[in-house]
Amino acid sequence: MEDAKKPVVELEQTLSDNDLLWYWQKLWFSKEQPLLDKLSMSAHTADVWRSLINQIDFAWQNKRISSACAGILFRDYLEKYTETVDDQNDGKLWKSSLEILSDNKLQELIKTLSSPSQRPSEYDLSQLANAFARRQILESGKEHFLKETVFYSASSRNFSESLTKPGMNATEECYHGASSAESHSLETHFIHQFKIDQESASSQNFVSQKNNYSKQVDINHCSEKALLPEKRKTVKQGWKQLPSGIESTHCISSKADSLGGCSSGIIGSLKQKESDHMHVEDLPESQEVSYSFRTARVQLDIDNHKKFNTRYKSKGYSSSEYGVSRKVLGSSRGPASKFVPPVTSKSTSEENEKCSLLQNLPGGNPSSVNITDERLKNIDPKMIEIMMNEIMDHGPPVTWDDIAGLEFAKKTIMEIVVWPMLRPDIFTGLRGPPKGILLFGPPGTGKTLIGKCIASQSKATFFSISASSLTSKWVGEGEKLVRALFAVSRCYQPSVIFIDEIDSLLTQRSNTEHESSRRIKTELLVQLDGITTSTDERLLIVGATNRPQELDEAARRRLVKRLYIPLPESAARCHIITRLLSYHNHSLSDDDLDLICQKTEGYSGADMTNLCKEASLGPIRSLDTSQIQCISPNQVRPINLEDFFHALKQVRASVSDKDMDTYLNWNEKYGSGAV
Ligand SMILES: Nc1ncnc2c1ncn2[C@@H]1O[C@H](COP(=O)(O)OP(=O)(O)OP(=O)(O)O)[C@@H](O)[C@H]1O
Ligand SMILES: [Mg+2]
Repeated sequence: MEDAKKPVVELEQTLSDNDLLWYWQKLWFSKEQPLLDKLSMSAHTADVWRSLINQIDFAWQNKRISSACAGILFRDYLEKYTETVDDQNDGKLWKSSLEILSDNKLQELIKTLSSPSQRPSEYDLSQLANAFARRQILESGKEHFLKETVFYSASSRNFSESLTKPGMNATEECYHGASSAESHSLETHFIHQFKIDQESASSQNFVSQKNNYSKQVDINHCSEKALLPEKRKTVKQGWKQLPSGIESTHCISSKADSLGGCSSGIIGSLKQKESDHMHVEDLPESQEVSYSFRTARVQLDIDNHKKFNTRYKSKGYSSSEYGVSRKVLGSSRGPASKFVPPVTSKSTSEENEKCSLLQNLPGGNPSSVNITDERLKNIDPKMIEIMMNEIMDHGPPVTWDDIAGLEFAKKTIMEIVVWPMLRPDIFTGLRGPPKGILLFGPPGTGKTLIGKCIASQSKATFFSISASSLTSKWVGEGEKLVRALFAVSRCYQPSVIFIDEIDSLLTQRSNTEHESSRRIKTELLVQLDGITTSTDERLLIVGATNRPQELDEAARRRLVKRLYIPLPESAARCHIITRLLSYHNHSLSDDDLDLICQKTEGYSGADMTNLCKEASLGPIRSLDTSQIQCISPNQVRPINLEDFFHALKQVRASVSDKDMDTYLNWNEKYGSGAV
């Protein structure tokens, strides 16, 4: 294995940024312009540019080209892309093929690709180039990338040169032009890596079969067995034995490469089968149906599904984040919604550190964010790490049904948080959701519970930070943490930042306040301003407080939607009792429940929970010690009304009438909507 790996690694080391810069420029300036001119529709041309930008992005993100090199290339090609997008000669708005390439269409194109008689059209190629390039970027892992890049880098120069020689099999030239060692490695890879299972091909599936490639260049020394269980060795036909396969693949590789920088895209996508393969190792046996071709979207869904089954359930990625939402001319016209221009400064170990921090994000998928994001460039990696630990992961998911009463607040939050996250395309312009919400009300009424519910239900990335942790745990570094919090949440859009006890951070300014808390406050206000003024960013701040009157007025203004979370009404109190008692044996009738609800006027949700806890201990208290030791749980008598009467003496309402008046007054003055 060492020997087989050596030449490839050596080859990789000889590649400099200049080589790659040369490659990109040569390939694109000298060869593709004439071809682009032939493309009839600006949509196709734009797709080609977009594909190239994706390729550059990929190379840059994976440190194959320096930031400076990427900067030049991005600038040039973004200009071209923008020009094309702005060119309305077609006389109508067009949709990018990225949005319109359905799974069926993709399958169709793949079928065309494997058919000797049909040649894909330029349009097909531009679509494929995009689909594959995007897929490659979205799905590539580090390990996959190394293989990919070594292969791509080795082959690309020969490949591009071979395009100038008419009639030459560019694919073969690409391999045979390499030194014999690399040629051997690459050729073996080529022959073995992806073979088309004839049966599957007839059902329009690509099948990734045994590949020696992983044996040769796999940096992690994955055992072949791990990659390829015996049972997967189905009847297969080698690539070389499929002339039509070679031909059509050559055709699409060379053409699409010309059109969309797709040689790595296509090959990458094929190689992706291998990486799919590895993904699927994690799935239960029953789900190992992954040999069939998967679109990036399907893969994304699977990844999301897997993520939701991990402990960080609150971390979700909206599909819209990946450009699934429809884009039209004139709106967001970046080649990908997450595209960020490169940093032209140093690409240093500090950056690597940040990357690794992000990659270590529990439940996170580092490939789904720009891990070398410009927005993180000034953020202390230590702060990013601390901030990561603040990501909410408290207990089981909370549903809207778990929150008793509060119908108005729930409805408003659905409108502001959940729906816009699910359908950002509808909630635009005037319908754009507010960027800041304040939940205020007496203690124990469910404000934090609502935060948890938003975390579970909104499918946004959820960051939760308690103001006290900013002010006490990280004395003197609070404002750095605030910056880190906002920077990272920007990278993980759509995101919700929940700040509990926000009053302690944003109290009214005074001369006596401590310097560090003043700095935190200023930073937070600046960040809130940034969010409220930006129309593109999908960030939401949810603050919770039981002392709204102490909030700084600048903060109050920024938290535009201020929702009063009142004490639960009788029906809500009843809901809380029945929900909690449903886990226990009890003998309460509806009348008993009504009676308890009457007697608990003024109790908060937390008081009700405490009351039920206290009452549930009644049956246990009626036992003596010897009974407690030997009694089985189902022999414990049911909780009854009497237990509640006892509990009512122990648990009193915690909110005073005076406090209630303060809340009601504040709500009247600054609150949003009726209670
Ligand atoms: N509306 C509600 N429905 C169901 N349970 C509730 C409700 N309100 C409060 N509770 C119960 O009370 C507990 C405390 O609620 P929560 O922490 O959300 O209150 P809070 O409003 O954040 O209080 P504080 O202002 O003191 O932070 C919850 O864990 C839950 O068990
Ligand atoms: Mg709370």
